[in-house]
Amino acid sequence: MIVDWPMKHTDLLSLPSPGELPPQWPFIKMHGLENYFVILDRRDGSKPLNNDDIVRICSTNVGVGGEQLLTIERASEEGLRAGAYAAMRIFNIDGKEVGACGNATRCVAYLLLEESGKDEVVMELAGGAVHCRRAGPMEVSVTLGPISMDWRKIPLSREVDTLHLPIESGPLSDGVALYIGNPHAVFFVDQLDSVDMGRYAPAVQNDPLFPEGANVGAAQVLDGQTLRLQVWERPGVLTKACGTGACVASYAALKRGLVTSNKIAVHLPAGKLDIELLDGDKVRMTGPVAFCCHGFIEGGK
Ligand SMILES: N[C@H](CCC[C@H](N)C(=O)O)C(=O)O
Repeated sequence: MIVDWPMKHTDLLSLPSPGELPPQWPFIKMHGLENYFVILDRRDGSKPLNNDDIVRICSTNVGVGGEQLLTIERASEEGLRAGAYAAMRIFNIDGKEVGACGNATRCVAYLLLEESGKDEVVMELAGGAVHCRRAGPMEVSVTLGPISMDWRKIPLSREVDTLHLPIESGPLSDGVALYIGNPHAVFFVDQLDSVDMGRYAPAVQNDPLFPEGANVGAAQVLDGQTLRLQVWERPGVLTKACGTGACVASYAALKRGLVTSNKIAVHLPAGKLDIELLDGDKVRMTGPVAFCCHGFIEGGK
């Protein structure tokens, strides 16, 4: 059952299951610049989702349809000590858990801000604390990172110069490898519109240099504080926007001397993200969130 928006959204995630068999899980579907997420509240301690559940829920044919599945979890002891209101976990459509997603972080942050009634909350993510705050009626700022270019952290399979990667695929060459909770490769190109990401990015994503794969960005520098960007994401999706991709592309552009400001506007196919590179290799990303629908999805067996 899927119900269209609008409805009051603060309490939706905790709606009780209608009690039919099989069990039904309430979900909310949101998007951040057309990067679509199915969100489940698991703070009641319900059993972890299995791989089949995630694949099914993200499927457009038999599930809700989304580019990732997000779960809201209770914060750990350590997270609580860091002031976390709740934790988030992120799963790709193949069921694999990943350590970061910028657009997802804004969407879940919005729900936590609404639920808590606060203007700022801390979210626990992959053992770190993400600071989230309202930046407008449907705009959220989140602080991600630190970004690392250490080959072991990304990870790469061998030591290389991460500012000038020794791999290429068509127009994608001389890239930069970075980690922001997940692995990225960023390539600067002269004309983004002429780059066929579906054709060239998978070879980079699956290059043996990246034992865990990589999200692959192609960025065009428009001026000293503006980029255009497209990102081919693991496990093989060309998304309309990638928040972590925008953060690492901005960081890479500054490291390569291609931009002059630490405040960079990144234009993605679905719109703009404002990126601010902060001390300690942290980064603040500001951008919109939006609701799609909510409803109940068949629970796990
Ligand atoms: N769309 C996300 C990134 C998801 C990355 C995920 N596909 C991975 O495998 O690391 C973002 O807004 O940052």
